[in-house]
Amino acid sequence: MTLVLDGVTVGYPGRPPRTVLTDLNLTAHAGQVTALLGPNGAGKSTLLRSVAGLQRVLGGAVRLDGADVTALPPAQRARRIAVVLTDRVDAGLLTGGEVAALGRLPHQGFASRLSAAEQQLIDDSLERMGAAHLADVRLHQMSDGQRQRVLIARALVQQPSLLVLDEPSAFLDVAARVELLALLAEIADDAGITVLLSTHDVELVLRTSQHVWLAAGDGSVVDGTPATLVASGAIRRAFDSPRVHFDSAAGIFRLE
Ligand SMILES: Nc1ncnc2c1ncn2[C@@H]1O[C@H](COP(=O)(O)OP(=O)(O)OP(=O)(O)O)[C@@H](O)[C@H]1O
Repeated sequence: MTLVLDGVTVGYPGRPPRTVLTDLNLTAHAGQVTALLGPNGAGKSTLLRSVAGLQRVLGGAVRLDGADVTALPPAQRARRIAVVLTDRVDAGLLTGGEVAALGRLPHQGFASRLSAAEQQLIDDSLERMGAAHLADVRLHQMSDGQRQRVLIARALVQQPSLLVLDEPSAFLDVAARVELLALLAEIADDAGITVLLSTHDVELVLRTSQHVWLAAGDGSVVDGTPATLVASGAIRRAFDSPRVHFDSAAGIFRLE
C-alpha cells in the first residue's frame, strides 16, 4: 500500500507546541524500502512514530492507500502497520518464538490458538531473519542484535501493509547491516509492502537504496534517489560539520 503524507506537521503538543517537521508532502511506495536519513535530532523518530500512529500529527494527514492512519481504530491500525522501535522491550521472560508469535495478536486476539499455517509463518519469519536458533531462547538472554532480529521477525509475522523500523541496524554488525537492508528490500518486493526505516548508515543507503527521505535538520524533509540528493548537495548540507565533509564524487564522508 502506498503511504502518503499530505501537508503533515509533526512534533509535540504543549504551550507552545514543539514543531519538529513542518508541512511534509511525501510518498513511500509499496514494494520498496524508503530510507529516512538525517542528523541527530532532525526528527526521524518523531516522524516514524507519527506515521505509525503512535503519536498524533500536529497537522495534515497520513494516508495508507487513501485511509487516514490517525483515524483508523487501533485494532485495524495494528493489522496494517508493524513497528519496530529501538526502545528496550519489556518482554524478558518470553522466548524468541513467543515474541515472534505476538505478531499474530492483531489478527486473532488472545484466546485463539495458532493454526498450523500461522506456526509455519512464525518459523519462516524467524528463519528469514536468521533467528531460528533463538526460538527457545529467552529475550533477556539475547544480545542486542539477536533481540533486534527477533523483533523484526515479529513484525513480519504481523503481515503488515506498512513496516516502520526505527534504526533497525543500530545493534547489528557491519555484515548484518548490509544483509538487513538487502533482506528488507527483498521482503518489500516479495510481499508488496511499504517499508520505511530510519538509519544512520548514510553511505550504505546511498549505495543501495532506491528512495530516500532526508530530514535536513531545518524542519524540512526532501526526498529523491540517492543520486539526486547527492547531486543537489542536500546530503552535504544536512551532514557536513566543521571537520567532516561529504565527498559527493566518492559517496563517502571524509575527515578534514
Ligand atoms: N517527548 C518529547 N517532547 C518534546 N520534544 C521532543 C520529545 N522527543 C523528542 N523531542 C525533540 O524532537 C526533536 C527530534 O527528535 P527525534 O528523536 O525525532 O530526532 P532523531 O532524528 O530521531 O534523532 P536521533 O538521530 O538522535 O535519534 C529533538 O529536538 C528532540 O529534542
